Amino acid sequence: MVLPLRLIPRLAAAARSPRAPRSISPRARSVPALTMAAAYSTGSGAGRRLLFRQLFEKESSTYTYLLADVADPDKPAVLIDPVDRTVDRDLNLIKELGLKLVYAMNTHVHADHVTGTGLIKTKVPGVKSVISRASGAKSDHFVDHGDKLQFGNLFLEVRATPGHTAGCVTYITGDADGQPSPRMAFTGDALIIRACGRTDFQGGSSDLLYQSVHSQIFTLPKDTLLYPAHDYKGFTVSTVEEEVAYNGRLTKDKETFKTIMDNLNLPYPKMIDVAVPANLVCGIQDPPPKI
Ligand SMILES: N[C@@H](CCC(=O)N[C@@H](CSS)C(=O)NCC(=O)O)C(=O)O
Ligand SMILES: [Fe+2]
Repeated sequence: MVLPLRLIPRLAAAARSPRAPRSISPRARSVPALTMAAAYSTGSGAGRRLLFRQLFEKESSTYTYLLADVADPDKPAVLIDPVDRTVDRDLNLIKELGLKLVYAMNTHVHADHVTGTGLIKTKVPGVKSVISRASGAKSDHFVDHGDKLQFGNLFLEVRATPGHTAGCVTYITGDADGQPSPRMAFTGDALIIRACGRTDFQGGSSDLLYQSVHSQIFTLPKDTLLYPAHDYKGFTVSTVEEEVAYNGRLTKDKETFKTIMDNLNLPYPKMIDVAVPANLVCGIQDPPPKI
């Protein structure tokens, strides 16, 4: 049932308010109402620049992250770790929010699913695929430790966090003006909430993973939000403080950690033989034509 406006006092008052139109810029007035409402992130002050969405692909338990600078007129956006199966969902969301996707990024060469970056490039001209140079994969843009990838006034700083694979990186949010914004780290499979990525293939090394997490992630401010590429237990987000205290593997001393990692006895990911070769070229580049 649709209520007439006069029966919803607050909405009716807002609609009558002479100040309402003046608070919307001419550019914003041309944007559909849904885009305006959905484009704002949580947070206040400088945090309002950052739009953030955590998306999930259930077959591989993968998280994809959408970030955008919604204070920039173009609303430039990036996707971290998109999955081929959910590309249409992600691109539709980007369209609904009025964002301009500029980078489709990977934290590493995934072994359990095909990245969405190749498909995205076929569907949205101009988008650049991104992965670390150390990954050995083909890509439009390569990142190295210390690089900053800018979108609008926001950026993602690259930290090399090898160990799960030789080319794993963690992306950390920042604001180009140094304005405080929510600090987030996208850890890929280097750190999974209360656990970590396995180290038994793709150049994995438990010694290196331990060093990476302790030097590059556990040294971040303790309220840094940690967002992994996978979760198998129902977690969505953690913090440095939480993982330093409670991570079941990485809180141990290095020798104990290495023993834990040597005895995980996990079966290989079901899709490894398809996923790794596909992801070494950043995913499907030539999708079969629709019949
Ligand atoms: N069963 C899944 C694969 C599960 C798996 O191996 N996950 C990886 C991350 S994807 S490379 C991992 O590092 N897991 C660590 C752990 O402790 O679970 C499948 O067949 O796809
Ligand atoms: Fe992985």
